[in-house]
Amino acid sequence: MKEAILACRELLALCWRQSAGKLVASVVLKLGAAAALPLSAAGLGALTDAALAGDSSRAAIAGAVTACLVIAAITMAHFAHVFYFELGEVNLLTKERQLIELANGSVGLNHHERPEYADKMQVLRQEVERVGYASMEALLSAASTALSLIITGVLLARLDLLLLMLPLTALPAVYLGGRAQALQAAGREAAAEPTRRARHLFSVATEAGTAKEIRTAGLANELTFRHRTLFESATRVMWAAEVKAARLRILGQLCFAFGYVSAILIVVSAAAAGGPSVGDVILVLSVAALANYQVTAAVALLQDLQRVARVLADVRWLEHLIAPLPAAALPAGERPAAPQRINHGIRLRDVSFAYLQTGPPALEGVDILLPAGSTVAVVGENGAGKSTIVKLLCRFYEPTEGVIEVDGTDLASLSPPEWRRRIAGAFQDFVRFEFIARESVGVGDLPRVGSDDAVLGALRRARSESVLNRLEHGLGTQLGKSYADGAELSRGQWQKLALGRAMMREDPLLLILDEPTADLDAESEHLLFERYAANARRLAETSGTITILVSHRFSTVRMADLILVVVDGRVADSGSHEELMERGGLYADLYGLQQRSYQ
Ligand SMILES: Nc1ncnc2c1ncn2[C@@H]1O[C@H](COP(=O)(O)OP(=O)(O)OP(=O)(O)O)[C@@H](O)[C@H]1O
Repeated sequence: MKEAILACRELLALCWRQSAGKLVASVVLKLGAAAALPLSAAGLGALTDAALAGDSSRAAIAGAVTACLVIAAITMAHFAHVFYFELGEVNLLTKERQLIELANGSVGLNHHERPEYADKMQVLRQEVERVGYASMEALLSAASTALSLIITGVLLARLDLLLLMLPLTALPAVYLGGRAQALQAAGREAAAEPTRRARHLFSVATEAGTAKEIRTAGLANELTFRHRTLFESATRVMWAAEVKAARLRILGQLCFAFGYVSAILIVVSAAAAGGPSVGDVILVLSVAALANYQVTAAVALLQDLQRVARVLADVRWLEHLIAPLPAAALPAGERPAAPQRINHGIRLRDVSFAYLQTGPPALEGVDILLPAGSTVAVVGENGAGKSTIVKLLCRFYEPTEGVIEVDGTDLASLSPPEWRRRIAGAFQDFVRFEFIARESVGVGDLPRVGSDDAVLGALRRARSESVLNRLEHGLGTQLGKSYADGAELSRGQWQKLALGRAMMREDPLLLILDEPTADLDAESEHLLFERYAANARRLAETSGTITILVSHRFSTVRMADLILVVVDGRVADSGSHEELMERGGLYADLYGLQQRSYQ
């Protein structure tokens, strides 16, 4: 209940900020409609008494007033809808924007590792729509139902104070309805994990990109089985919660039904004893039926409000979870800006890192200098820790131990957004932005997103111009399946656009190439890196740019100035290709192995 009240306050404050006028108009119209309905029952009673007394003019007035009240009850609610519909949509937009900001606005990515974050996000993705139009409907209907109940109470109390008990018999229904709602919410949360996993399997099993592997491995039945098992386990949890909730609701409604029958018996027996008039009996019959509707509506509305309240509470929970890294808390003016150029290099001093505090370390005691202007290749087996080094350099995570210094300045003390503005990167798991081709590349450097020259230059540096030949309207072609006329690209073509995006920033301090060419053949990758290397040499002179290349292809890796050999989270060896070959360690073994396999 407290949560629902807090939610109402938050919704009203949101709407007030958007448009106080629309909020006031919605409230006035909705309350007007709510008052008109029970008053029309009183009008009906008066009309009956006047007609039975043969007073035609009083009957005519009562009839006209009743008709006006009924028309007002029907129409005012519709007009209110026009005003609050828009308020609700903007509320939804505000909350969705807040969720996007929460998912992406934090300095680091730590929250993505936490299962409770994934569970809350899963629930929020399904439930956030409740903050839209439905929340306004619930909020205003709750207010109007409350007013309607009060008027009903006054009309009943006029006849017999005992009749006031009628709305009170609704209280168990309201209370039990709230309990039922909490049970359902707990059920949804408990079912979130299997639901999320089932959805993942569903998308894996239905996406075009996965079809080949699923067929060759004969996985269709296995995926269907696993999907069904997960879904059934989620449904079992939900079903148990639904059954318990339904029992509570039925109990509540039975309490009210008892009150309703009692109220009618009281009035009819009093009328039989010469008490209330026939009009009064009609009034009670109408408002008692209305009270039944009002109570049912109130229970449903309270449930709706509680669901909205839960969404808002979950958003607040996320806000607390995604606490910024310490440096982000410093006022902008007190943070050292990212340097204009790197003169000496980036030093990792005894850096260790674990994704989860209790988990095994992904990096341990990494101590290495990445010299200014150099191209550094990082090699190692799957899971060795190569991408983790990259993530720490980008400040997606903070080292658990040790420090990363840029020309002697602790990276943690630099402004993260400013540091990121000086990074350009292409990653193995690149994004397919379904924008116009120009923008899909141009967003790599937002200030120049619309510049054809900048985009074409970036595509040239990424050796990706050929993608344009396949696009009907060149840079102006809409990309992606979300649009009826959108051009769909192959994975490799999407990857080339992502490479172009990485090349948009012309003077980064750090150029990250984390297996961005996994879908290209070895020769294409080699040619591409020759072009990168030329670009890197130019950047090295102007900005001292350090290029970090993660790759499993030794023919490319050998071009780097410095090669780091990562084994189980440690830098086991480092040096140039020639030095490492001469030492004859793991690198030489792996290089020899790959050379032989290509012969
Ligand atoms: N987001 C994450 N949460 C928890 N553990 C992670 C996460 N990402 C990576 N790890 C773990 O950290 C270790 C290092 O992973 P990393 O991605 O750095 O390896 P990699 O050398 O880049 O591997 P690959 O060549 O397969 O890309 C692995 O044991 C991996 O399981």
